[in-house]
Amino acid sequence: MIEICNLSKKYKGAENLSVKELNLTVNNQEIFGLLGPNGAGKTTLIAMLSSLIQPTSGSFSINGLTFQQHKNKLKQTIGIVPQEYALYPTLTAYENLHYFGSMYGLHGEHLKSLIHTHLEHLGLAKFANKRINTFSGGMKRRVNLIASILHDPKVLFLDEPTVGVDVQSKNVIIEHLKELNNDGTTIIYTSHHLNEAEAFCHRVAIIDHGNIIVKGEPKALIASQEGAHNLEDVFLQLTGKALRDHA
Ligand SMILES: Nc1ncnc2c1ncn2[C@@H]1O[C@H](COP(=O)(O)OP(=O)(O)OP(=O)(O)O)[C@@H](O)[C@H]1O
Repeated sequence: MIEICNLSKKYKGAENLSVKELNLTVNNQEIFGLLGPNGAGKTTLIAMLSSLIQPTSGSFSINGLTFQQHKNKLKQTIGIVPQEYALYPTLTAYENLHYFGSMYGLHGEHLKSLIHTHLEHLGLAKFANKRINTFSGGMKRRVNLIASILHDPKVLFLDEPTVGVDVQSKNVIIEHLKELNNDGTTIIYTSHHLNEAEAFCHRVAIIDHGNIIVKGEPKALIASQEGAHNLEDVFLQLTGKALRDHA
């Protein structure tokens, strides 16, 4: 279970809080979607929960573990799929995955067999020995995903895992995430694909200006908004139609 209590983040030099006293509980084995316009605070929230950046105030725990008290155990418990590709372009898919696996203490035949099993599941077996810089966006996203799940995390954070990929890759990624979830993994993901989130998530939260404006099961949220036929209608009704450009 993830328990978030009054979590806030103000970046150095920034005028406003990017995440504002946010409270949320995510249950074990839930697929939870964080949705919101550009700049809403989704990445900042995920980055704090993944211990990539420090909160300004507030606290959170993951399966009872806190960064302050159980740093190493927490690292083994979570997997992180960042928005940017965290891969070495001149290394092969296998070499990249071997590197990331060893960072989690995996080695030898066990690691080798894990890498091959995951590559097979994500349709990449025949590209194991090709360099990442020859891969399409969809292939890189799938390798990015494998790199974060080799150590079998109990909780997986994904920041827009299907951005910029074709429908086929998106389908393989979502199906693989559902399998992981069936096997017990809790999933927290951000996305701008509202149709995808509606079908994929058990619950979602719509975030705007650093805080949750509504949360619940997609069907319940749609039913609760007059005239809404899908999650996109709910999203636009609650966050408005104005553009969120910022520089
Ligand atoms: N390193 C940083 N320094 C200062 N401000 C930042 C930094 N990273 C993000 N911000 C600001 O924090 C706010 C939230 O940004 P964040 O990237 O978390 O939003 P987001 O919901 O993930 O947006 P997107 O959908 O565009 O990825 C924005 O106003 C952004 O400009």
